[in-house]
Amino acid sequence: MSSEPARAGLWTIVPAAGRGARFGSDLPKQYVDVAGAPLLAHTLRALLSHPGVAGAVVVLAADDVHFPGWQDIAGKPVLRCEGGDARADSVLAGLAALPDAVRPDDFVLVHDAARPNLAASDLSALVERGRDDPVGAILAAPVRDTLKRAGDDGGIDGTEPRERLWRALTPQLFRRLQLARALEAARDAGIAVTDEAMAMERQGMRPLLVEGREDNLKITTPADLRYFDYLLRSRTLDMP
Ligand SMILES: Nc1ccn([C@@H]2O[C@H](COP(=O)(O)OP(=O)(O)OP(=O)(O)O)[C@@H](O)[C@H]2O)c(=O)n1
Ligand SMILES: C[C@](O)(CO)[C@H](O)COP(=O)(O)O
Repeated sequence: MSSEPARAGLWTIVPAAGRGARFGSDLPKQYVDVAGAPLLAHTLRALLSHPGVAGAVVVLAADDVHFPGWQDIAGKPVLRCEGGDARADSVLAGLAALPDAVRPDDFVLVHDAARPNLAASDLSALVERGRDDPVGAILAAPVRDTLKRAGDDGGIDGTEPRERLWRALTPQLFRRLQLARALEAARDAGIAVTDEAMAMERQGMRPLLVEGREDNLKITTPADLRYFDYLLRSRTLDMP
């Protein structure tokens, strides 16, 4: 009889400790109502309704008074912890708050609270392909627009080559201890990483890019929220 605890399944960390400065509302954007539920509820439901996901750790601001106190969503446990000043600090706190049954070499997902429109098919593709990768994987979308570099006067300084450029999305899938060590190394070096993959890249690792849907948008501004609301209503109307 093994004394080892049962495997924990795939847990996800949801950084939700941001201030939403670019959104510009008094209420943190993760709590703004969309179609009758806070944005964070849509994100957690998209994650936890997936059969491959076991639970979530939601990372909250120390002064968050809005979290509704959910303890489970879609029948899966929802834990919470306190985040930090930067997204990477919040992710590190989330990693530390995972259940002990999540082993150091177990894969975990990190997914922005601000990305509510995650498709189950994208999540499945990320996990299926990422789990076979020695490092891990991220959802991403190839750049399809021409990219311009702006001058201080608002004019165009030049056009950037877009070949092989991708926009990083989330979730991002990495092993618990490897990711924690990479984030700690970046922090200790004073490097502000904007996603988990950047911390892994700094360690010389090359996470796999898994193409994801363009509508896995990050709610940054009110216009993004209006787009998400449209997508929800279109889904209800069964529009493509
Ligand atoms: N210290 C921080 C900063 C951000 N986040 C989370 O990281 C995700 C992506 O960050 P972003 O979209 O930039 O959210 P905010 O930082 O809130 O937005 P802003 O930069 O406009 O203030 C969000 O779910 C946000 O809540 C976090 O958990 N902890
Ligand atoms: C993690 C991320 O969503 C990948 O594109 C992005 O880097 C988050 O950036 P933000 O400025 O913290 O929103």
